[in-house]
Amino acid sequence: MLGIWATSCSRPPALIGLVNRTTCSHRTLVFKPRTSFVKQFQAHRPYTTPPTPTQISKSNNGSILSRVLPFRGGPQNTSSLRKIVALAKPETKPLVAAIGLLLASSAVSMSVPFTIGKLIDFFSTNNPQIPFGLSTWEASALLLVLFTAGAAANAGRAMIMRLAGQRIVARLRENTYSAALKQEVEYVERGEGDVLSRLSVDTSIVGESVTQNLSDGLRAVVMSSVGLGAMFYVSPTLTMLMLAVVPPVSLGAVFYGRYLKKLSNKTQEAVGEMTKVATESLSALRTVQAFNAVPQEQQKFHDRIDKILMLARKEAIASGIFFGSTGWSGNITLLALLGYGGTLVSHGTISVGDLTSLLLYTVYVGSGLQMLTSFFSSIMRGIGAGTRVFEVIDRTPAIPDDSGLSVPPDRRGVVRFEGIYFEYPSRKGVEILKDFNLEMAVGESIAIVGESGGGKSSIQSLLLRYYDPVKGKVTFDGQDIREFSATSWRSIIGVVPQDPVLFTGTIATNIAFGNPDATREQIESAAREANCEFIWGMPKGFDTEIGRLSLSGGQRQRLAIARALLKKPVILALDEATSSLDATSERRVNDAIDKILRSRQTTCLFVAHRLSTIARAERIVVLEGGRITESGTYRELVTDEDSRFRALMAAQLNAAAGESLYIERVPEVTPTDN
Ligand SMILES: Nc1ncnc2c1ncn2[C@@H]1O[C@H](COP(=O)(O)OP(=O)(O)OP(=O)(O)O)[C@@H](O)[C@H]1O
Repeated sequence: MLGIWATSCSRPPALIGLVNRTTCSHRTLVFKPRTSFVKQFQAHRPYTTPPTPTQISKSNNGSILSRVLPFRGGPQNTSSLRKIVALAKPETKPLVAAIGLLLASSAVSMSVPFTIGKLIDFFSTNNPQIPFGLSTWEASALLLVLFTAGAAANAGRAMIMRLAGQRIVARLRENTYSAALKQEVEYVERGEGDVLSRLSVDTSIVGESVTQNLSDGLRAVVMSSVGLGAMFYVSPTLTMLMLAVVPPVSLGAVFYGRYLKKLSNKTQEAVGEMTKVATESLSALRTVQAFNAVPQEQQKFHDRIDKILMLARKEAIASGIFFGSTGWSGNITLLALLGYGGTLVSHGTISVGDLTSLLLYTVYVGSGLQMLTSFFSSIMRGIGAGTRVFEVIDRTPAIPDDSGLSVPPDRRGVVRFEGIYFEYPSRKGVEILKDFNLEMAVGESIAIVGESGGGKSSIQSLLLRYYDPVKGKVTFDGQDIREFSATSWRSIIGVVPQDPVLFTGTIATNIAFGNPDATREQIESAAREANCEFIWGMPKGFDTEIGRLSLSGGQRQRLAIARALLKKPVILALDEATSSLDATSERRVNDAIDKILRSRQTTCLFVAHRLSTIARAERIVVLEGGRITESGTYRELVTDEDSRFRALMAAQLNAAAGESLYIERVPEVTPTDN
């Protein structure tokens, strides 16, 4: 009998028309008929800390069994399911309405076999009797009305479910996105594409599993149980004969289900990998094209696609075998039913109409069970996807952004790096900073110099709390900055990154990024301060639409300075602000920096290579071996023949002979000279 659902996919159109919705999607089929749905979730997994799907596939520790077992409950599955169900809560009313419509449409479709059986008996008897004394036309009209109502109920159910599903997906996406934005940068940067795939693909799967599949599942339960009841009513003997095929097919379905769950988790991970590769290449398309790396990137993408295809192939083979065998057993069962049923008809035990009804109900029950298997497999898929989505939503960021004290906006104070030891979480054991100490007085400007890769930008990352030190602390006015909420702490810092990022929007919205309440006056004043005179030359001025890269490097940096200044920051962190500029742009950027320094309102921490920038700072510190080895004014360090600073600068000048120009020019513009 179970095979009939496979048969049902190729059944004649007339028969398909009798079933409201044919579900021939073999891809997701799985069936666990002997274990109730609830029990499966309540059963406990043998391990205490359940791994995520990613961990399951990557772990070498978990037994093969624990990796393959798809659906044995377990805290993680159970809690994922609970969360998925909780997501549907705001949709209770539409879902209840949809279930009502579902029951109505199922009742109509379940009456079809019975009606057909009666019609056959009616037409094959000598003295046809229609119940309630109806004429043939009246009976036909009644059936037409009934079928139309059933179809309308089914259409209503489908619409309501789809809309509810979309609303759930929308909520889930918003929650995932908000949670992702609050994570520490390391988490998102390392798995950027993966987060995107969770945001798009996994959320859809979860949404589907709570609405569409729930609806199909309920329909399946109604179809199978009512169908079976009707079959028992028509002929208990034939029904028992049909049920004989259930145990072997169920066993196959259990193994198939487990295998499918494993494949499904792997496929979702592979899709995540594919998204990651595509995101990385597409966001760096200029570099990809400049290095003629298109074929290389295509190959990378192809490898990921290959992996997905390989998994799909395995799934196709498994489903082919499963559906082939269940289809075969279904057909054999039908034959047996026909053979044995035929003898019962010839002995007059049942009528031809009863046998027809019974066969049709068999098809219904088969379809119902097929939908049930799809339902279980989709729920498992939903749980897998849900686990990945909730992993982001429920993740506590290593650096929470909203818990902690607020920094009063006008508070100024000394910034101290005290005994800092730091290593990147992704590169444990590689110490970037070792006993790093630095004190920055209020309004002081400090330039950090040192060899490339020495850890200069890492100091700024610690200041901005993208990371926390492994040992030691950064304090502001004597207070550990970890006591402040990250949001509040970052609100007093202005940042000019090495490669400023613009967002799609106008120049004004870009300057006011993170500061949406800024007035046009404030925006213009910040732009003026940052020497962004180019904006006034643009046809639409501050309302000019820009994209990610639609300004020159120098313009972007000055715009970034304006953005930072608009915050009226207490601390300003500039990273290689003039590293990629020509002499004219560099002078404009440096002029902007001078204005900030002259105000002595802001404590500035520069990371710089160029002498013209470095020399503007009141103090220069040399970073070597993860700690400060020298500190002094530009004049002090440059005049000390043995200073490391001199050696570093000399090496740089040798590397770029033209830079000597700056050495001569620099002293004229140092703050002490102004
Ligand atoms: N996100 C990261 N994860 C792991 N290692 C990192 C990360 N960022 C930087 N590093 C490593 O930390 C070290 C210090 O990097 P950092 O960017 O702080 O150096 P830097 O002095 O600013 O270099 P440059 O002058 O070339 O910009 C380098 O060895 C770098 O490879």
